[in-house]
Amino acid sequence: SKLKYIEIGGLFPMNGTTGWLGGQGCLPAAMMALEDVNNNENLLSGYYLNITWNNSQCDPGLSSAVLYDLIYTPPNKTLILGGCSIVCSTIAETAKMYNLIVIGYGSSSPALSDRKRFPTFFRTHPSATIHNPTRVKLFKKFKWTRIAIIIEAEEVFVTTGKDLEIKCKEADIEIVTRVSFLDDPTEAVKSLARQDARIIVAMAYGGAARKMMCEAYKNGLYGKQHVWFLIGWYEDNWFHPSTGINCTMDEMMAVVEKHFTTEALMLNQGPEITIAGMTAKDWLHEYQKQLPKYKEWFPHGEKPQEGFQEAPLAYDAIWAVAFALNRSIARLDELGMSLDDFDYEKKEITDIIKSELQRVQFLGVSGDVAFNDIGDRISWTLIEQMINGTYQTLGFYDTATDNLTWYDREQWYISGRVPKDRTEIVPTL
Ligand SMILES: CC1(C)CO[C@@H](CC(=O)O)CN1
Repeated sequence: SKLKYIEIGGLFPMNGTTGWLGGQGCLPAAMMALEDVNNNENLLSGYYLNITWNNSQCDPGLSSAVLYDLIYTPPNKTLILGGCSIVCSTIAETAKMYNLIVIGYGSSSPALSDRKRFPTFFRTHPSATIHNPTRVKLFKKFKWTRIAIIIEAEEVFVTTGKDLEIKCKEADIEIVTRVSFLDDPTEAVKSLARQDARIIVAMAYGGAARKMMCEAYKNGLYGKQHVWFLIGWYEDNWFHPSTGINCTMDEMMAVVEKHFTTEALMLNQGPEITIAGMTAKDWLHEYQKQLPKYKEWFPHGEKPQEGFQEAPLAYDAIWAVAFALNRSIARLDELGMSLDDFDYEKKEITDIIKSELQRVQFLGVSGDVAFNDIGDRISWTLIEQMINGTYQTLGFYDTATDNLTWYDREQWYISGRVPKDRTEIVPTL
């Protein structure tokens, strides 16, 4: 029997000059998921799930044009997949006018949690605020109640920093100072030193973090009396000196030694069989094996990246859509309707798909896939420490259940001596 098509739209940042170009890793993963979904006879039987995608270049202007093209070029799209935060906020604001749901597979901005602005937005990529309950959990574990914050002045870090301050206040943890910088961190780092900051949370992109840590070296903000919390998703050698960094490799190695990192966990760690019919680690091998076959899709011959950790989020996004549409078809059937009736006007169809997305729950390759009541991804975080120049896994944290899995591997300059969060006032006899 002839299969009926369900069309979804997709924007993937494949190349371009700014922002995150994770489309190179996420498009192949989404295609793998489409193949798996369409080969699964228990799901969407009688239907073929198809995607029409275009390159967003992580550019909001281009993405608006791409979105309109997807909307006004038949057949009607049932929903849209989006990547970069800046693209998702642009298209999700517009998409709601067309009763279109947007699923973000690569969007970390806390601003996207605003259900008033983005009532039809869901994401399999956790918000950057996912770091904060983990940070507070560790502050409590090491009995630090005096914290400093330094931020690169980018929207995602400003909003995440505000959320961290709220979480710290709720936990009776004092923010002794919060400083930010646009491009040159010199003054901000000097201010940390003046305030005798000891436990420092830094939010910045990798390049700015490199400059910031070199300044930290020059101000002596490292060693046995200081602990830095950095972001865990930088490229591997982010701290190696480059042009414009006036610190040597040894100085950079000294200043980053023993720092902590937090990041959202994007690959299931356990031996469980995931929705892909294999463990997440086996899926990753399969994914990397399949990457080369997608190379003809890259507009200017870029080669499919192996390094995008977000690929599982795109794979799972397609499965989340498939489960939600599968249940929606059954409910629409009872109403004598079908997905084919969707014409950007029928809000009742969108509401059904939205309520089914809200209920999605499965073990994806990125871990348990479920959305909270504002469409945000619930996920674990990974905690690492730089020990002798390489990152070691210290543990994992599940915010939802306040469950910290800890391996007791953390190391301090004076073994066994956790650094203090302030100068010890030793009472004079
Ligand atoms: C972890 C990271 C690198 C955060 O930025 C995301 C891109 C974005 O939020 O625009 C992709 N994933």
